[in-house]
Amino acid sequence: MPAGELKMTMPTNQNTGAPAPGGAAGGSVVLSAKGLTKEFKGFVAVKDVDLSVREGSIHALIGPNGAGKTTCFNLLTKFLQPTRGVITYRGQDITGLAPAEIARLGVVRSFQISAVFPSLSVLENVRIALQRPQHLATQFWKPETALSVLDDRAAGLIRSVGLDAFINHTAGELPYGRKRALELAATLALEPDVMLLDEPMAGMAHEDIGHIADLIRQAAQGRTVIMVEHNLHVVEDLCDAVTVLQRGEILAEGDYQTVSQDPRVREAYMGSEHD
Ligand SMILES: Nc1ncnc2c1ncn2[C@@H]1O[C@H](COP(=O)(O)OP(=O)(O)OP(=O)(O)O)[C@@H](O)[C@H]1O
Repeated sequence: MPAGELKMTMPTNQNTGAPAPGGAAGGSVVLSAKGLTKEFKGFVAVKDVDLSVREGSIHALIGPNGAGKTTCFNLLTKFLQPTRGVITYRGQDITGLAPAEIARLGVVRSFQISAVFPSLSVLENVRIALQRPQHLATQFWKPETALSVLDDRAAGLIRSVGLDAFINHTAGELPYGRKRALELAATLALEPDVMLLDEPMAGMAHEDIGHIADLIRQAAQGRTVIMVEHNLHVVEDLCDAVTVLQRGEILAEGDYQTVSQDPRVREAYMGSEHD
């Protein structure tokens, strides 16, 4: 959506129906970055970013193309190591940890198609997620009854993302939107405390967007969500807090209404097609 079309309506928190920003903004900081910087051979893609993500919020990272959103996201999920800066999760310095280590702590990244095994069924995919090391690896060695407990849990997760009718379908055969719902179920199986979503609506057909937004809203209950998202309608609808990046630096922060009215944000989006 071009800058001139940044909407100015007050978003509501769909979980509660109440005005969005107040509640989450009052929560304690669960994930934070201080002075986060990433240089690629001298090019500064992310520069001195200070970020505070509040408990229970859905926090969006937005900005025009090349702003540094993906780099920032990869730093927070530890897929990239920062050149400088510190990342803290619940007071613990996680800057030097690997993605699998932060996942064990409860900081889990989702929406990577590769995370789903295409030749396995929906049920098998979710069951594998439930058996991951940070979880229940020992269940492999337990009697059949323990595995059926896993099946029950897997079925519950599959139901929660609306995939009951597809439970025995091969993941690779699922339509794109359903695959993303499966990824969400597999991620939820890890019981994330902080869930990081990389452009959850990317490639999504228009009619699927509302459905996935509903699933994210539902999945966000009782946890914190950080998402990079290009679709500003989705950001307005879902997110309590928004950080706007431009050329690697924070340009503005606040609820959607505040940042969408900020002249600097409008200018930054000028000429960028963000739909
Ligand atoms: N591995 C890399 N090596 C060199 N430059 C990089 C690398 N990754 C990103 N960049 C540069 O860093 C800047 C920020 O890129 P990034 O992908 O983080 O932006 P973005 O906001 O996610 O953009 P988009 O909305 O287009 O996905 C860009 O100028 C990009 O070319």
